[in-house]
Amino acid sequence: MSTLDSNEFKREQARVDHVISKIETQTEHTKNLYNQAHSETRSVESNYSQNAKINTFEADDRIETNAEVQQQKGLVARAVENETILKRQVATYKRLQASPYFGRIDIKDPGETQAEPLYIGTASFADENENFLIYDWRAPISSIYYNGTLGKVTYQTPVGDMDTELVKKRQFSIQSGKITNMFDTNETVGDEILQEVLGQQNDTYMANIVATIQKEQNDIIRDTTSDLLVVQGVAGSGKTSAILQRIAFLLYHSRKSLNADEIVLFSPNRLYSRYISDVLPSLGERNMRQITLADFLSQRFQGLNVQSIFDRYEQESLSSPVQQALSQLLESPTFMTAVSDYAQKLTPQEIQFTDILFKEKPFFKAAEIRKIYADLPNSLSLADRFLKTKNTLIKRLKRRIDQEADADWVHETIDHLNNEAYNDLIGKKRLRAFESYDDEIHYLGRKIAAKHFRIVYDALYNNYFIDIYNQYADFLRQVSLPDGLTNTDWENFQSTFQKGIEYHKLHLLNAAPLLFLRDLLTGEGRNRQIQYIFIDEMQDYSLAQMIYFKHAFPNAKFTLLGDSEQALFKDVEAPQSLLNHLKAAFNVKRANLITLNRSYRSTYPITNFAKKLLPDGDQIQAFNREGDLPTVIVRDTRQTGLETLVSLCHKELQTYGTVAILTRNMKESRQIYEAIHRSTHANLLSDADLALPKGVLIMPVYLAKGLEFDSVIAYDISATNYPDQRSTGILYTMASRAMHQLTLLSIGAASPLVSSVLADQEHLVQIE
Ligand SMILES: Nc1ncnc2c1ncn2[C@@H]1O[C@H](COP(=O)(O)OP(=O)(O)OP(=O)(O)O)[C@@H](O)[C@H]1O
Repeated sequence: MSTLDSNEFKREQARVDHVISKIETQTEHTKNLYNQAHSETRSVESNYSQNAKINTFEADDRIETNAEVQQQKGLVARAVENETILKRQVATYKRLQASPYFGRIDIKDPGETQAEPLYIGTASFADENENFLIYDWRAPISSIYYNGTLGKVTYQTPVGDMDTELVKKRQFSIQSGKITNMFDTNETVGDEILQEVLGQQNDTYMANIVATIQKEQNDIIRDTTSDLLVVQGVAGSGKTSAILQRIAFLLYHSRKSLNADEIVLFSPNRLYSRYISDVLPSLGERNMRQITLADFLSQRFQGLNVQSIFDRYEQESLSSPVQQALSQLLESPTFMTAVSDYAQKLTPQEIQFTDILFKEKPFFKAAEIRKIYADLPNSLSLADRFLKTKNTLIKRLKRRIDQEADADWVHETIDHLNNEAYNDLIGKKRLRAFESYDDEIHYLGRKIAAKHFRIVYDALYNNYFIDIYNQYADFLRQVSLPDGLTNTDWENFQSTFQKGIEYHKLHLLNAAPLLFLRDLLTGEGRNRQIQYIFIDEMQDYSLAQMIYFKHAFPNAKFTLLGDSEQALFKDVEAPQSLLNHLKAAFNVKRANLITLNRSYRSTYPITNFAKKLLPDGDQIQAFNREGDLPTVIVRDTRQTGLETLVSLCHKELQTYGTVAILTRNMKESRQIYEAIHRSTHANLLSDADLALPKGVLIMPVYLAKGLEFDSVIAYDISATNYPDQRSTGILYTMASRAMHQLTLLSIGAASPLVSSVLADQEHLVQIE
């Protein structure tokens, strides 16, 4: 890396000034276009609403009006689209004006004598003669900036691989139009600028990393071929960053065929969803859809309270051998296969059809439903057979509605309708559209009868004619047990399931197999529109859940990212074996595994300490950024511990914007909050929170997943809280949330996991 002379600096600054002035001119021009487009949209819209109003009273005019309305609608949509594009362009220019680019590559194509400089920024920008003054970081040629060291390089384009020679690579920091830092480098992206970026304080929400993407991260971002991309990356290695830049990349590359709504990211919690929500807009892209597992499951189990990962963690963070054996069984792919085998073999007699009730009496009896099902050919798939049964039931209901339409009570109801209610019931469209009065009365009668039986229709629509919980209970009864589970354990588990259902509760372990069984029987629950699924913190999901996702999103490509060392419940799994398991579970051909071992978030001393907590932490490479050693403080009583905590908060706040106190569970967080919030203005965060304030934040460790803070205080890392190696993942997660400062506070003797680091490697921490 070389520092550049002042002439070179001036030349580059002059170019920055030139580009910015071009952007300014272009911004003005685009703003004018935008204003024009805006008034055009307004006028088309007002035209549309007038046109839509006219002529709908006379039946003959309806068809013509309809065509006209469609045409107007099209005009409005196009005008709005045009306006949106211009608005987005203005926003892009605004971004570029402050910092037009961050990189420059000089390339010499074969046969050329002179190298050509190309500048790379967050979006492309061309002058009036179509000269590209800035290339988008996602353009094919830009990959050289991230991948290549100087010399011969190859890059991929839509028309095949291209060769060129990279003769110079330069990095810039540009703020408010001024170059603040500038380096030539031979490396992928040099450490100097990265040091600067990482040394800054956390500004609450995550920022994009496009200026400093590292080579392995770039491989994740630009992978367009894998059906299953698995990333095992140590804490702070940029997994979450890679997801977001990857989404921006995919959106750019498939502009025509991929839309942000067709991408779903499973987030570990809602705070995280907010934490990352600025990254894509900062790159000029719309955010993908985000959902937490808890929200996904509660949408699919309306009316049931499904245990969340957090509830589960609170309830069984130190789980018993039986609980572990149960998890192993229910979370395994074999369990899901067992569900599928069970469903395929079900005879009509075995399916748990149930009466559909109307006014507490059977409207359709289970036996009638079963007969419909049994009379359908065996050769039909489960789902088709179910659908045909449902359609037959709906047909029978309609017949019943038809009969009921002429019942005396219905006629009486019609007689009592006032004019307004009468007209409302017929609806504007059909007013005066009937051939005879009898037809009109029959039509009204059907509407009244349909309303009367609505509850039956809803029950059919929602598939309530199968008791899916009984069906699942039946499945559980015939499961063959692995070693480690006795019949009594299993019976207890089954009766807990049954009792849970009575109280509208469902254990998380049952969620995936139960949904799978329901979908297999009903053929519902699949979303074929989604093209990409991303799962962050995948170590907190079971293989059974992953298999369900694959089933629920059959056309999606999957990107799974995680760190098995940060698992809340599971043992660490070697990356290759994880990939093999996932590949088998997903049943895909093109699977790719990328491992990230370099950790960027924390200072060198913090990462060094955190990795020593792990039995196999040696693979983790700490990024070389200076900082204080982590501090371990032991206090004898809770009272003195809390006093220390308060003074620590005050001290840390003098230097840092955010200080997070991480605890083992919510109860502990609440207790601390009660004790210190008056003197520290601390905020207690829960899963319901959607924003991250600055200052002192108190939260249980599982809510801090995926997040980072300037200074972290791990509260009460005592042997009582973290007695043995089952807590390794949790302590490691806590320590690795810290960017600049880490303090571990213990009430009474520290956890043996921490003490053993101190015993061997005292130089890694400061003891107070
Ligand atoms: N190439 C990079 N350039 C600049 N900053 C980076 C880069 N890679 C990662 N970082 C920074 O490192 C920190 C950690 O990144 P990120 O949260 O994406 O890691 P992670 O692997 O998801 O972490 P964890 O598993 O611990 O939650 C973030 O502040 C991110 O901005």
